[in-house]
Amino acid sequence: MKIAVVVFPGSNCDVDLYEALHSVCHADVEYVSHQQKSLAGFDAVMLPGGFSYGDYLRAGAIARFTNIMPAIIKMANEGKPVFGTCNGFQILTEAGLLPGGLKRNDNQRFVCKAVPLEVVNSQTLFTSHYQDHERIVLPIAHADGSYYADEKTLDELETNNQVVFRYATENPNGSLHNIAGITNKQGNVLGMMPHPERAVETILGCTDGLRLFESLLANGRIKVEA
Ligand SMILES: NC(=O)CC[C@H](N)C(=O)O
Repeated sequence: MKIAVVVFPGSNCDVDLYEALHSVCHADVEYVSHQQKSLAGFDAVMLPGGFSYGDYLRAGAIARFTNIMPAIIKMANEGKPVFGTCNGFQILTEAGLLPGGLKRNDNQRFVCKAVPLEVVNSQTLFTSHYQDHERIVLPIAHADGSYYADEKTLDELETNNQVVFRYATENPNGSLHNIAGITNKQGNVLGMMPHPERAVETILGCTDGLRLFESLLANGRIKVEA
């Protein structure tokens, strides 16, 4: 059983994501080019951070038209785990796999720091190794991280427990409801602006991201390499 890390032109956190899964979690993971048209044989797909297509038009707006996207949408519709961090989250909203969108940070600057988060929903396949309302710290690094959606969508997200991570103290980008990460209604697609793959070993300064991958491996029934 395999995890795919999709690489778009301009992705720059694909290696981080791959190594978090391969070297730290010993999962069965492969890179998949955006030019591929199939994810047959894969049990989960990960969209990395970066600057796909240079963030032209809008961050993620061009990547969502690449060859690989129909296969990602198919996996999401089949209920398989689909994860996007930062630019990956932006691509998932542009593809309509997650509601709302990500716009320019309200301070009009690129923010790059570690921020406290609240784990709002520990009942998802990505967060079962955390506790509800647990405080964690993860790095963020983005210019277009301000989550927005209309009031109806925001109400639905809150009512359906689709808000998974919230900025716990300061709001670094102006996201509505302090939203840092959300799932789709079914709970198998997660997008988040923070980078858990940059917090999986003590040498990185924090390991609060490790349990996200451990939760996925435990719940996604993804065979771990011996
Ligand atoms: N670290 C990232 O993935 C950055 C995402 C996007 N390029 C932004 O600046 O918002």
